[in-house]
Amino acid sequence: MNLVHCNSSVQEERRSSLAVIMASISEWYAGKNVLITGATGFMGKVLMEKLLRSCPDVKALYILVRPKAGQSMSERVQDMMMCKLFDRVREDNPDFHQKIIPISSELTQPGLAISPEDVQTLTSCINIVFHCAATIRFDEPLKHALQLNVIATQQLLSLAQQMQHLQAFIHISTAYANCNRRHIDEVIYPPPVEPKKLIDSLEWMDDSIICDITPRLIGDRPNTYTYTKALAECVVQQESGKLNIAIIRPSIVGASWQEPFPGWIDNFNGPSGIFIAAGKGILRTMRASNDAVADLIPVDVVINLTLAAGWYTAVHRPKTALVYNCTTGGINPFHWGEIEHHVMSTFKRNPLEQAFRRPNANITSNYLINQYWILVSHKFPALIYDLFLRLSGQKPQMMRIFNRLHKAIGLLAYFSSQDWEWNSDNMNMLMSQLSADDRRTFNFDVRQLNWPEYIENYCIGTKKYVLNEDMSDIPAARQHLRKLRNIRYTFNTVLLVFIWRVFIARSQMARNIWYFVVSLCFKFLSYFRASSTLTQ
Ligand SMILES: CCCCC/C=C\C/C=C\CCCCCCCC(=O)SCCNC(=O)CCNC(=O)[C@H](O)C(C)(C)COP(=O)(O)OP(=O)(O)OC[C@H]1O[C@@H](n2cnc3c(N)ncnc32)[C@H](O)[C@@H]1OP(=O)(O)O
Ligand SMILES: NC(=O)C1=CN([C@@H]2O[C@H](COP(=O)(O)OP(=O)(O)OC[C@H]3O[C@@H](n4cnc5c(N)ncnc54)[C@H](OP(=O)(O)O)[C@@H]3O)[C@@H](O)[C@H]2O)C=CC1
Repeated sequence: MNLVHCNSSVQEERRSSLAVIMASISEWYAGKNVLITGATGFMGKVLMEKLLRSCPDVKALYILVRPKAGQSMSERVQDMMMCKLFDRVREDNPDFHQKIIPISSELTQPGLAISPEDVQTLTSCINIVFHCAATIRFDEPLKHALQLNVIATQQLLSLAQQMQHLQAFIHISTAYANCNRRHIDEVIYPPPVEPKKLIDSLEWMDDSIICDITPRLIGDRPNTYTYTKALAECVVQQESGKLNIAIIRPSIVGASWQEPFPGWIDNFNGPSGIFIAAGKGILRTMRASNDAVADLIPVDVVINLTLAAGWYTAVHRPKTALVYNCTTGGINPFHWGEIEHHVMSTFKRNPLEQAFRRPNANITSNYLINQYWILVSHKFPALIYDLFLRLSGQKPQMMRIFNRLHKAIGLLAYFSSQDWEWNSDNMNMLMSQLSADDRRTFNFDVRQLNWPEYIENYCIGTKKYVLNEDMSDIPAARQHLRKLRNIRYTFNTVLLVFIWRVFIARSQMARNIWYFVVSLCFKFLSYFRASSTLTQ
């Protein structure tokens, strides 16, 4: 009798684990408590939105939030939920905010500054963690980047170790964590330095000493961001213990492709600021290689893959942490030269308001040519415009804007001037594990991505959601571009006449050329006049 009971309970257990494996992704998230760091950021918001919309039975989203810029934690969360990004979720479930539980946390503080009561709540209920928070600034001082990207990850892992019902821990890294390599596999590479040693050393060091040794430490990586993200991956590996871990490595995360609507973007990071600067006619030249692969990846693709990886990690519990390179270059490549073409074409058809000049940006890999155009197309017009502002009693501002732009493009050029090759076997493997329905709901098949259409929606997204410009103002923006074109023609003509006058006054040869050209023009004019009189 006992044996029969035992057999049937084993069968029951097998059946339920089979049911878990067979469950769709949204069924798996049903009833789950999810912890998200970086929920107020670009990717965190899209992650929350997708979970609430496509996994409507998820139990609760616990989000770690800090007060910021004079706003309390609750005010920030209230504001975030009003955001247009959540319109579709709001339509489906007007009470969706009840599922969002903000937890006060400052990730750079000991214990992540989470209260003991909140620690108790989190350790007793969380089923899955998505760690998105990071500083993504390229100019972040090393100590702060280390504090947030590495030490906070370490502390979060230690909190995760105490969670009694945790089934998966998903860490968001970057495809550029190992950008000092040309070919990047889905493995965690040995760190540039033992993270614990660096943490201990930097603890007692003066900020100025750290600043001095930073270039030596980061070595062949371009900034503290990629350096600390590489260290964070190593920490995840070292401190994972028995947790089921996965690491997602997106490349350059851009506007949404399809969900919740095409073109969603809310920041100036990566290429978005560059697109805007080009659309406003401010950016005319940038160092980038026309033929280098632009490894952009839409944010909804990254989030769909992240949620699918969360499900797979929890259900299949791979023996070692799986790394997912989430990139497009190896599957559906597109190049910076093509991006330039489509960005320019979109902004000419759909101009941004109050452009400084007509959009006309070119990328070049040649240092000297770029410097020449910076002088002629950036600095010279900025100087003239600032002079005009000064003369009209206003504060000059254009040179300051250009200095900031030059700092930004200087930091970004590393990524747009060379190629990398990422292996994406795990992304393909994960796709093959999804049911046909899940593949549709959590689509991360970038083979279907139509680049020209995506770039057009991306640019329009920057106009609508970053700059908050209205599409109905496009006729006025076009009129403004026509005005700018006329100003340019007039300016060029005046400049030409001025230059010739200066030369003519000083050089006999210039005078001769000038009289020759003018007499040629007269001859042509009289020829046309004569021929038109004859035909009458
Ligand atoms: C038309 C031709 C186009 C062809 C395209 C060619 C090339 C594409 C170029 C680049 C692509 C490469 C991208 C590589 C990404 C690598 C992938 C990653 O892993 S992700 C992380 C990406 N991180 C970033 O992108 C962060 C980069 N930004 C920074 O590090 C800093 O913002 C900074 C550039 C150093 C500037 O710092 P600063 O202190 O001076 O300014 P703030 O950040 O405080 O911002 C002040 C103000 O300016 C706005 N802002 C920020 N960046 C830009 C920008 N690039 N252009 C315009 N405006 C920008 C910012 O929002 C602030 O506004 P406000 O004061 O209103 O809040
Ligand atoms: N954007 C991109 O192109 C790419 C991003 N990634 C990775 O994706 C992840 C998300 O990036 P993304 O959403 O773009 O970044 P964002 O800068 O938009 O968001 C960062 C998030 O981290 C939070 N955060 C930062 N500092 C603290 C702190 N001290 N305490 C608490 N929270 C903090 C921010 O909160 P707050 O709002 O309070 O500042 C915000 O929610 C990162 O790990 C990044 O490395 C990888 C590849 C490309």
